[in-house]
Amino acid sequence: MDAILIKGGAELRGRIPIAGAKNACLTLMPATLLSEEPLTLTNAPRLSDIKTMTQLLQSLGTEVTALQGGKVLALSSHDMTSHTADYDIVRKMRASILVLGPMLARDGQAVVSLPGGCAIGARPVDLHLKGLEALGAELELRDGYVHAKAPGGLKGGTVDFPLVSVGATENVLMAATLAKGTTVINNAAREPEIVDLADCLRRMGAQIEGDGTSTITVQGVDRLSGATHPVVTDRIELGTYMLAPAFTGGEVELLGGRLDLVEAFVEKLDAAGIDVTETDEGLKVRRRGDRVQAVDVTTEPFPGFPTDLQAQMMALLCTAEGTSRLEEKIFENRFMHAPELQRMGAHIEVHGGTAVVHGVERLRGAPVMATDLRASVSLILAGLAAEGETVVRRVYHLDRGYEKLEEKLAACGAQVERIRES
Ligand SMILES: CC(=O)N[C@H]1[C@@H](OP(=O)(O)OP(=O)(O)OC[C@H]2O[C@@H](n3ccc(=O)[nH]c3=O)[C@H](O)[C@@H]2O)O[C@H](CO)[C@@H](O)[C@@H]1O
Ligand SMILES: C=C(OP(=O)(O)O)C(=O)O
Repeated sequence: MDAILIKGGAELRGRIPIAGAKNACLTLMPATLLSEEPLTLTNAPRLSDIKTMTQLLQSLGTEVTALQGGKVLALSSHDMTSHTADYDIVRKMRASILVLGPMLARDGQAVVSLPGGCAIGARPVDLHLKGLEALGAELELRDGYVHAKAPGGLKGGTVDFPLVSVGATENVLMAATLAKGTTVINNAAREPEIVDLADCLRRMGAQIEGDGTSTITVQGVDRLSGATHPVVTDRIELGTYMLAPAFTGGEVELLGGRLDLVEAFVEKLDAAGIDVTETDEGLKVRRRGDRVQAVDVTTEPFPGFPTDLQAQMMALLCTAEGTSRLEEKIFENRFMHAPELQRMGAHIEVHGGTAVVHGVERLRGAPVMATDLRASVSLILAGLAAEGETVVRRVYHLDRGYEKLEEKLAACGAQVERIRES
């Protein structure tokens, strides 16, 4: 099995290109199901999650052609041969639930396996289902599958989400584009990936207003056409690499980085003693002093501090001067990186959804392993600053969300390589 070996201590200097967003691409791909005409996505990231979504769409009859080494995805859902998203694919990736709304809107039928819980929390899909019911879908849960029907087609309605959900907002937004009449989504998610999806749907002919705010209004249309759409920059990959020089010293430029994608994160970096400046090609980051300062962080829906950067920020704060408090408000079990960081010499106390991190002067390399995507990258970042060697195992988590991570870091001087262990 692959592992990542890091020899800590090297200062980082150089430029890192940021890819298209995994979480945007995973919702843009199912949007192809809304139209019989081709959808082309440019700036797609090369990741295992994208391969999983490709397999899922292919199992429904979508033709998917990867061009330019996978940077461009040409999708055609002209002929759908199945309306069943099978457990064997859905269990690999929760975002599979995003085919439900589009299939239902297009053909009035869909059978989708329930995704089940995962390492970071239970992650139910009740809000997806309630949202689609508000558009007239008839749903039945049987044998671990959602059996959905809308015999006369979906009808516009008002959806009041009791809490902010990115995925539920995406599912309902896609479904509403082909529903009869007007849909209003209240307490909608405001993430840049939602705005990117709405932009793509508008290119396909959808009538959508208010994306990026808490109220999205959709006027249903009879059909959507084909389109070409560039996937928005990955703000989580961006934030992850912005942290690298904060761990090691040096200066790194993130090509394609945009401040508006990471404002709340940059505020915390500033408080921790990290400078971020805009350049012609992106963002440049460097640490002001020898050590970062402790800061308190609470994760929130966008525009708040993203939960998908919490693990990486915790790893940084392990070496800060002072004590930091991190509150995880989105997922109930997203501190699995804490015990692994402790194996590297970190001093962390976890009480429910709060972690108290007492900064230490230096981490020490160790064999570690992680149970989810962002936890694994937090251990790699920690390894960059640690004394000695760190081996991060279960790299398949990492490959879900970071393309060419070793190459990107090594190009800036990091000593990091992929190794094969028996
Ligand atoms: C593929 C993708 O885009 N994944 C992102 C998406 O996940 P995802 O869309 O799954 O996350 P949600 O925004 O839906 O989850 C937010 C919270 O709502 C809860 N919830 C959600 C749906 C539901 O029907 N019922 C319910 O209770 C969840 O358990 C969680 O506690 O947004 C998360 C929050 O920014 C990110 O961490 C993920 O990286
Ligand atoms: C939690 C994440 O992804 P997913 O929702 O696909 O599990 C993530 O990208 O950090």
